Amino acid sequence: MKEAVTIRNLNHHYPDGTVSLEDVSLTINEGERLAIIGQNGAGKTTLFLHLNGSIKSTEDNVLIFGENVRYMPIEKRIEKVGVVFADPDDQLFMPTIYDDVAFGPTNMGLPHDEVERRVRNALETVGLIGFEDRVPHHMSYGEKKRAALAAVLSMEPRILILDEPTANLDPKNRSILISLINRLNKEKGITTIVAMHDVNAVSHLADRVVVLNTTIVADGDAHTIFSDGELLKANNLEAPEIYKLFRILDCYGYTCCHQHPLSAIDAPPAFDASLDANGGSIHLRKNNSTADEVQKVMDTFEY
Ligand SMILES: Nc1ncnc2c1ncn2[C@@H]1O[C@H](COP(=O)(O)OP(=O)(O)OP(=O)(O)O)[C@@H](O)[C@H]1O
Repeated sequence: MKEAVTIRNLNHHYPDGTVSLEDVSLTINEGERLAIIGQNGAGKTTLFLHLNGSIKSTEDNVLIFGENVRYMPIEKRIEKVGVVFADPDDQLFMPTIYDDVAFGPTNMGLPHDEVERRVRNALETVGLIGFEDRVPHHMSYGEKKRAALAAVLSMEPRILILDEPTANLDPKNRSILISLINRLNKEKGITTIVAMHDVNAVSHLADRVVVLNTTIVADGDAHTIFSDGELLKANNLEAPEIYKLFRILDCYGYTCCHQHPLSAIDAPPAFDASLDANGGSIHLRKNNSTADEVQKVMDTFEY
């Protein structure tokens, strides 16, 4: 399997002396779905800026598909690595959505027909055909998030980095974006890397989770990471609600299946727990339990 990203012993100090990355080594294979989680200031954005070459390491230790990113010309970098910022207003700066999505391919020097084809494809992928002439400021936040993604997809990157892709979205738009990112990974083989504080969405977007706190403190599957309460606490992270529910059910002596959180609960006798497939919510319904029993569980549940 090809290595999409290879980082070896990367350090980053900002000019004011702030150490943002320390001895970070990470390999991401082509086609992987990876999440990077970490508290504010953990170095996620700095790491992403190294990956798209906006910040250049002084050593040959950041490789994209085996090539040193610091020597890659910008046209090549943007077709390898696309970064979607957390706030779409940081990304949409042209008078219309068409102009925003065409900006990248135009600057890559592509012929007009190819630019048009890419804009159409990107807008179609994110479900924004018909929005070509819209002014970004006149669109909803959810639409702007998708437009910002289209502006990156039109460069047809092989690696897609998304900073906080689900932040500030309502459940429907959150679900649309999650499906979209997964489709890009599955159907187009794009390597997807997400950074998120929305831990409930992590297992829907990643098979592998890296905990960053200036350096990499853990790297594993979502279940291993989210089951480790001490690791989460030490890094100022919280567990997804489903894991909190597991803990509560464990306390009540119920057996939980730990293979996959969403195929989770082994028929607890007192409750019928139904889990939203998009991971956002957990519904505990009263079954044959008494009102007191239900209340006791709900009281223990930490939101
Ligand atoms: N231009 C800069 N100059 C000096 N320090 C910076 C600069 N940019 C970021 N930092 C510092 O580097 C550290 C890492 O910041 P970074 O933005 O990479 O973290 P992050 O994990 O993306 O945070 P958040 O989750 O809040 O977005 C922080 O201590 C931050 O204050």
